Amino acid sequence: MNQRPSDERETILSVKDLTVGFGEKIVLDKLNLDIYRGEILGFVGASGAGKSVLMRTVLRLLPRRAGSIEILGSDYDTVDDAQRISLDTRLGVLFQHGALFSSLTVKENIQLPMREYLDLPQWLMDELAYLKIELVGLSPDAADKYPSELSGGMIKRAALARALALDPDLVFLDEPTSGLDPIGAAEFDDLIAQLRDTLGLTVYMVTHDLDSLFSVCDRIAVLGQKRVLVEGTLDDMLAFDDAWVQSYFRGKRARSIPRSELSAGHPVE
Ligand SMILES: Nc1ncnc2c1ncn2[C@@H]1O[C@H](COP(=O)(O)OP(=O)(O)OP(=O)(O)O)[C@@H](O)[C@H]1O
Repeated sequence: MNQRPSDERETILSVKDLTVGFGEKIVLDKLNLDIYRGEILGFVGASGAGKSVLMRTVLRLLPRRAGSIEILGSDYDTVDDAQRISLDTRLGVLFQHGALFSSLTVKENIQLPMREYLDLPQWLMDELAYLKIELVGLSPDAADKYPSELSGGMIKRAALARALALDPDLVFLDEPTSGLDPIGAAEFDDLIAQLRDTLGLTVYMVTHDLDSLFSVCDRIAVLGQKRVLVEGTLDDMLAFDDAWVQSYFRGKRARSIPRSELSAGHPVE
């Protein structure tokens, strides 16, 4: 993990004192989180902790009770409709399981955000779709296939191509490697790192995949007790005094941590 000092980093997403609930139940309570340009942030937390709720709230798919959300320095609440639409185009999303439209081909799925937000001739949208298909490592003949004709790994790549359709600054990936075999998952992680390096993409990755956390994430944030409990490097996680964090990062499944990541004071149980 390599981190620049926080004062050198541009904040691309800033969530402040965010509170979200359903009826009597408060899921997120005064949560704070910053994401910096060019980083891959791994976001973890127990099942049901509210990781998806946070992502959906930032994407304005769920209402919030309190708090502010700033994207690229603009507060969603104070911008006008045109600016809000412009901010929406700066964000891309890969939902869990891909969420492609089954009745549309890969190319048509990728072109959906273009149709919604841009006014481009069909030939240009076709060219752009093929570019995105190449970018995510799919062969051009995937363009005219339907989701049912694709493998799990190809669906993830096609969904990533759709998330990149509008050249976003920040992409949200909801458990991108779930359902992939270890080789497919490692290849997908490599692709994410490569896109960050070549496009300067910023990535917010909700994941349960310890390999992804250790191999591609620059920073980790843990959701617990309705807020971000701890954020930082793997060493910060290992040093943090919390039962769930300790069992997650030091438990049996954490044996995949490269030995070099563990200092003498941080043995895996
Ligand atoms: N639309 C909704 N209405 C009511 N409750 C909801 C709604 N969406 C989520 N919740 C509740 O909010 C809590 C957090 O859910 P969320 O899906 O964000 O968890 P998660 O951390 O993403 O879990 P997982 O890792 O299992 O996907 C859960 O208790 C869930 O039941």
